Amino acid sequence: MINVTKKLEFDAGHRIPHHKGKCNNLHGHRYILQITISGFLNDNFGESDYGMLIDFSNIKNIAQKYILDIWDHAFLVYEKDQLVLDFLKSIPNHKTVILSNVPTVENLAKEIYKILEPLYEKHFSNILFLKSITLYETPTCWSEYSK
Ligand SMILES: Nc1nc2c(c(=O)[nH]1)N=C([C@H](O)[C@H](O)COP(=O)(O)OP(=O)(O)OP(=O)(O)O)CN2
Ligand SMILES: [Zn+2]
Repeated sequence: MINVTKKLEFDAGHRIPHHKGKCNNLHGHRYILQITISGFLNDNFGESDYGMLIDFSNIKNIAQKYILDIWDHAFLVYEKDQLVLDFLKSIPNHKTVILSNVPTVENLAKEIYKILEPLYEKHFSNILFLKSITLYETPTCWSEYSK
């Protein structure tokens, strides 16, 4: 088995309601998302991805469509954060992602894993699998989720 990791970045706003410190405020991050895929090398000589686990562009295209296009420059809001939900709804066409858990970096990493795992599984026909999602919220704060 071998792993490859693709790194992508997106910007999003959030807040942690009930947090007793500064994270209770509306603020944003440039999130760094690392997607690690595990499996075996393609040993079919002459194929485009010969010698690769998977072409990095294939990892990116799925994450781009199902995470980045939706989450980038959006506000990530907890479904029970009614004050902020009402505010966001009052802004015409605001890009908002409503989450069933508070948008801590742990919950976001888990949510991304939940979204991407079945997509990679389908696309790569069970030969490869999503090993982990690592999400950096700041250069010194991150969470890694794996099953
Ligand atoms: N376990 C968690 N702790 C914190 C989370 C989180 O998601 N999970 N989130 C926050 C804040 O939202 C913020 O993203 C982090 O702020 P902060 O601790 O200030 O991070 P910095 O890298 O800016 O910290 P330095 O002060 O520069 O070390 C808080 N906690
Ligand atoms: Zn934050």
